[in-house]
Amino acid sequence: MECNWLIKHAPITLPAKRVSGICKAHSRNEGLTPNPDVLRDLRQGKPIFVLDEHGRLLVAAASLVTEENLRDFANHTNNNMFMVAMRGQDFDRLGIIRGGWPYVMKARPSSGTRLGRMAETIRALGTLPVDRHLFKITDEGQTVIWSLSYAYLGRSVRTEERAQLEREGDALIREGKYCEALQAALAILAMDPWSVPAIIGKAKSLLGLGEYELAFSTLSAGVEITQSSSSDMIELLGVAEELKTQAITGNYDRPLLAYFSSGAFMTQDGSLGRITLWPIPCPGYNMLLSTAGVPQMADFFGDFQCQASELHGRGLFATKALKAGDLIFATRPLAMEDYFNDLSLKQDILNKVSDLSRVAELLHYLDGASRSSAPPPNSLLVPSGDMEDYMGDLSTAVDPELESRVEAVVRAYTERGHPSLSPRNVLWPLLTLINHCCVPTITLRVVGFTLFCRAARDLKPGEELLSSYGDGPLRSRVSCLRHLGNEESTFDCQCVKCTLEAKILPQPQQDASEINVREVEESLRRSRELSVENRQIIRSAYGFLYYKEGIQSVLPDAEVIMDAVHRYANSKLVFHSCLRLQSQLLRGAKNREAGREILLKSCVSHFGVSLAQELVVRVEHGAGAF
Ligand SMILES: C[S@@+](CC[C@H](N)C(=O)[O-])C[C@H]1O[C@@H](n2cnc3c(N)ncnc32)[C@H](O)[C@@H]1O
Repeated sequence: MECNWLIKHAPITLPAKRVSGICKAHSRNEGLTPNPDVLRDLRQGKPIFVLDEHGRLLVAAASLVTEENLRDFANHTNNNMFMVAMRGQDFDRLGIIRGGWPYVMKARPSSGTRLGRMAETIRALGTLPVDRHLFKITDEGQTVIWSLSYAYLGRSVRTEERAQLEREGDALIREGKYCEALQAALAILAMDPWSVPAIIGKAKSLLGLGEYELAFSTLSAGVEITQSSSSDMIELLGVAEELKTQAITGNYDRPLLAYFSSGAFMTQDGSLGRITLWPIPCPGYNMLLSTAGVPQMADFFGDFQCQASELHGRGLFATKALKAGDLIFATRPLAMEDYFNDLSLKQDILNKVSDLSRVAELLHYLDGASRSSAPPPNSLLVPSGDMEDYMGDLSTAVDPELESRVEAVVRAYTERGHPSLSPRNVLWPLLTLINHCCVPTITLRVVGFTLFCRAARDLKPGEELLSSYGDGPLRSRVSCLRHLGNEESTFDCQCVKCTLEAKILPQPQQDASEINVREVEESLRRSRELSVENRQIIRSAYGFLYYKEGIQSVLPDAEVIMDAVHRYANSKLVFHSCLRLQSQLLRGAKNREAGREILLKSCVSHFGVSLAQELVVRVEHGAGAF
């Protein structure tokens, strides 16, 4: 019969006979096979402790423990644990121990033996704090201090309390209260560090908090120390590994491909595909968020920073040269309205603020009312990796000052936000730092709940990340900017597109619906001095008209128009309205190569290179639709 030596990586078979005179085979576990490794460790004078699966000490090869090691051990462990280990009868309460627990330490204080002296020393040290270190014998036979984060040392397992905490933890994770869920998981682990549900709960909470690395190491250690074949834990380990990789590399090809394969890409009305869509109850706003079917995706923060902008207040800027389609960041919402559970955006923010001190700090910087020009420190934009940050402020009460700041953020977001970019009931903090330009430098897309920001074209280091708050011709853009909220946030855009359009189109105030493609082309013909690029910039504003009126009838070539739309109006709406046309064009293109190139460029700036290639192939072969 094998005895699992829990502090080793692999199970080790213990000898059934007495070892070095201090360990005795338990009567119920007669006949164990001697294991040369263990004997060697013992004979070489290594201190050896065997733990049961609850972290309790079962065996100490005490005659081999030096005084120094003992003090160290005593400093890092707890008196009770040691005494429990010495009381054979207590083991009966411990329940099943993986593979058996054949050795019980025999020691009588004051017996004069080395073991007796050890027991006395421990007693003399009094009650020691429970801590996190135990000796471990490595595979090479060396003694090291093993750090057990939340080892249970000698306390009884409170089954009822644990079960209650497990239920609470599950509910908190479902509600997205990861900080509190983490607390619940840690409380269970303090009782029983080998609790598989608690390890899973802790890992899920950490994943929710964006601490992918920590979640991964929690699960890897969990799988190892529990030697559990729990499929949930192993599956979650795979997820954590993938999220950790995403957060480091920014490669989302796998989940994005799954998203397209699910049919979500074909749908705008929620009726197609197998994705459940969450309609945003906001008039005139048609953004749909997926609530199911989209694999979990990590936050990623690439080469950008927040700094003062010449356009207004703070903005986000590239810190390195970027290629079109490079991912700049991917971010999940800080808070969102739960339409189905009657939870407002403000309440969700407040729920999170009350237990997540860093969020409160971040909100302070996002406070729309103060519009401070001081950029938030970058550390606030990315998870710090330091658990203390999350555990810092656990007060549940929300102070009135904080509440009013939250109020200001919600107002800034819902009233002065830019609905063409963001739904009014989801808060992606980074989005609130992006300034406007009618010729955007980035693309923004939401998949699942994750907002992806990519370079719309090649960017130089230091270029500002700009998105277009409004689409269409000058008039509709101006009106969009005038209706951002209160007067304070209204501004006139001075970009090249606005300037050119105001100059060459005879009636820039004219309603967009009254203009047709021929008039735009006519104006362009009249303005002989315009460069090719400037013509394209103007056309890009009317992309939807070219689309609506049937681009084939228009000169110059449809491909040229689509290229203009792609390069100078790279917004989500334009993307959607034009891609279908581009795919039609591709099939019937005069110049198929050029058509493919334009479609590819459009897709690259929204989805990155490898996924865009895949999408274009699908479109060309009729296997995908926009
Ligand atoms: C989402 S915030 C952008 C971040 C803002 N600069 C800050 O410091 O908080 C949107 C507000 O920034 C200002 N803004 C954005 N783009 C601008 C531009 N091109 N020119 C002037 N003001 C702009 C407007 O007041 C707008 O309501």
